[in-house]
Amino acid sequence: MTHLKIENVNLDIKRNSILKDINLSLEDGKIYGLLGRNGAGKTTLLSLIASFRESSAGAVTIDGKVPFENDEMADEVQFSYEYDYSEFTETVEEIIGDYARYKPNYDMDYSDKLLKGFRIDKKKVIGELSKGQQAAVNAVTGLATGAEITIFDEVTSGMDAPAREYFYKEVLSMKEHKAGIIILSTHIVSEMDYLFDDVIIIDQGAVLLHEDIDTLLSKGVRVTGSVERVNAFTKNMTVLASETLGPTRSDMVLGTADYDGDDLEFSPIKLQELFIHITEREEDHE
Ligand SMILES: Nc1ncnc2c1ncn2[C@@H]1O[C@H](COP(=O)(O)OP(=O)(O)OP(=O)(O)O)[C@@H](O)[C@H]1O
Repeated sequence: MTHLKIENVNLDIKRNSILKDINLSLEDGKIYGLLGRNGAGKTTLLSLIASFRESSAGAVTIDGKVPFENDEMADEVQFSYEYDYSEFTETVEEIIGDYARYKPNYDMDYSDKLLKGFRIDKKKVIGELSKGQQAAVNAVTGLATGAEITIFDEVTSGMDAPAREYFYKEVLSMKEHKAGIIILSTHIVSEMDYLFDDVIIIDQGAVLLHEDIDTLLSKGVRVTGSVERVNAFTKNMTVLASETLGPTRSDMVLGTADYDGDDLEFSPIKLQELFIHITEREEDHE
């Protein structure tokens, strides 16, 4: 059972505090959605987990051991991120072959199946593939590596909708067939929310929340009805967002649908809506 712990982690770059007192505990068998606005610190945090860099303070441990500069643990974390292959003259097959040589658990049969699924011709020069096709190659190596902790940082960027759907399906299948920790960092929240077991939101270098998705979504509700009825119902509640269309009003509130009448409609809120409103700042409205 893999257990990733991040304890009191800080990271300073050129005297700027990029990550601030991060504490997280991630467990086997779950898909984590890592969300945050541009520049929040997601990639920086993931690069610490992948031992691409060292924290300024605090500790990242996997099953109690520090992976940074620990050769024996080099295969435990797979970090897939957007990569520009445009200068590469090797074929897809050669690039994957080179990659797999350093990954003892790489599943080449599965990798070939994934390439077919993404409609990538492995005999093609990788630098001549489109951006979305290059992204698919990254997704393939991430899925086929067989690491204890697999991180996908915005890997679907550039993929078309069918390719993204195929990727999501394979991520779910990876969770079902292999224990491990999967972390998906994405801005396409509305498309990927159904994949997440837990959601972690980073804001300005700090963890804003870490919760399982059902608990998180149960904290809010959308209330729709006449302007007067909705106003009366949500008067003492925290209203995250509000829309009025003619005589109808719809408020997104923190709270539950505790009401017997039939003049109000209650619907669940979506992760994307919640994410937008909890990471909103006053200057966004200036
Ligand atoms: N090498 C660096 N030198 C200076 N600042 C850096 C460096 N790398 C990252 N930063 C800063 O750290 C902060 C977090 O960057 P990071 O790339 O982790 O954000 P992110 O959440 O992944 O953003 P995005 O969603 O836009 O990819 C940003 O303010 C960025 O400017």
